[in-house]
Amino acid sequence: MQPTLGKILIIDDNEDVLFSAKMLLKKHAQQVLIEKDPRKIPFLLNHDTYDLILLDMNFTEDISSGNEGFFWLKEILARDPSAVVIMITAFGDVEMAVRALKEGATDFVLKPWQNEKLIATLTSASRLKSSYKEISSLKKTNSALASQLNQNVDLVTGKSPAMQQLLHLMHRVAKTDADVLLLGENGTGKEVIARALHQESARADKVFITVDMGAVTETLFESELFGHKKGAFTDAKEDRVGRFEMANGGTLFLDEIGNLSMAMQAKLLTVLQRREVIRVGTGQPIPIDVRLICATNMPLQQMVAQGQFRQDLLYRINTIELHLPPLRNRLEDLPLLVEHFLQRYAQKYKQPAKSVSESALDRLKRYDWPGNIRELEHVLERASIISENHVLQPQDFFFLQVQQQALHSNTASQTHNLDEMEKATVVKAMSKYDGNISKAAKELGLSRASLYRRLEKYGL
Ligand SMILES: Nc1ncnc2c1ncn2[C@@H]1O[C@H](COP(=O)(O)OP(=O)(O)OP(=O)(O)O)[C@@H](O)[C@H]1O
Repeated sequence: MQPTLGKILIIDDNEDVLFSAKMLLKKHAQQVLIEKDPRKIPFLLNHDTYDLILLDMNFTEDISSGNEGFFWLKEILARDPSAVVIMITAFGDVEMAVRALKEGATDFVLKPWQNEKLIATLTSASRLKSSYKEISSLKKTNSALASQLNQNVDLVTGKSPAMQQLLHLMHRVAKTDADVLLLGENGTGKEVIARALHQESARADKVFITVDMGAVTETLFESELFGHKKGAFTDAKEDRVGRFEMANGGTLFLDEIGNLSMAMQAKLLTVLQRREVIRVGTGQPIPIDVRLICATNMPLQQMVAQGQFRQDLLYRINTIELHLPPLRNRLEDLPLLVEHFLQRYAQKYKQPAKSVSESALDRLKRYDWPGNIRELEHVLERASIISENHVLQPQDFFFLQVQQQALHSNTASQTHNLDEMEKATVVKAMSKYDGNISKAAKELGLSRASLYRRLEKYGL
């Protein structure tokens, strides 16, 4: 038989007990250590770890107060709060055994024990120990992942009045735990600001979980956000933790909140009001403590007036509204952003950092930037790769709008080259929806991520 009980330490001043326990348990455990003198406990714990500890309640013969047992139980738990201690008590000491459980013992066995019963008690205690270990390692992984996820805020601010005002408000709001709604065009940096808010908050060492509401389908909405129980519906092969639960203690970022159907809005509102979720297929409410940050490029007030967005949901999520300025309204920040991104691409492509000439900067300033900072990144990345100039010139930049204009007047639709046709279709969809990624992706039958990949592929 495979030993399942790990390493066991038995402490009892009765040598017969130690001997018979060792004989029985050595078949089931990886290792059994015995000790007659409880004063050795600190030494033993300092020098090794044990999966299970069997501890006698009454050490001195004829004294049955159990005080010494309680004393050593406390000592063990003080050194290792996750220790699994099973008390050995004499028949008739059930009250003391109950007190021991209250003080942190995992279980107790009565002397003289029945062998099967002792093994059964130790087996379930051992399982408990494994789950303690698993929980503790998951907690460590969780906090390591949280700090990894939180690392990458690369916020370039600049001195423009629009940005200064935003940052001032952001710093004030970050610490408050208030729910925040971020409004602004595509690519203005809503997600970057959401991450910065999280990092400045008291929840910074907890997770930041993002959900792209534009990509969540009506059918999977509840399962994705609230989780489900195995078997709750045909495809529910395993239990699933929803995004709200994942974000518990941390920040939940709901991007593209304006894309939710009325039915999904109602479900979301209920959860936000009750501050608890119920996994699909269970009736069990789970309390939720998240800081909520929502974002959209859609005019929510206008959508409320047109009956497309619930007013009560808007009031629930917009305790604080932050407006992100479009790039064309903060052109003062352009040189700083350009320098930042050129350095980033120099590192990425392992080349000396490029700079821009006065006239090139002037050209960048005269452009409208419908795709905002995301578009600026792409324009600069493309120029960094393609241009051989160390100092970039106006002709090194290609812009989406200029291509759109060309598209309207030209021959792209005549081509039979598949890539050209795909590129033209993508540009057309982006132009139709004023650069709104979610809408363009929907029209094209793509996910947002696939559309981003194509925009990148064609340098759009
Ligand atoms: N202040 C900033 N500093 C550095 N990079 C930025 C800044 N703002 C935005 N970016 C970059 O621009 C790109 C778009 O930013 P982000 O995804 O935050 O925008 P968004 O407004 O959430 O866009 P969408 O509405 O399309 O989801 C990202 O690659 C991001 O790193």
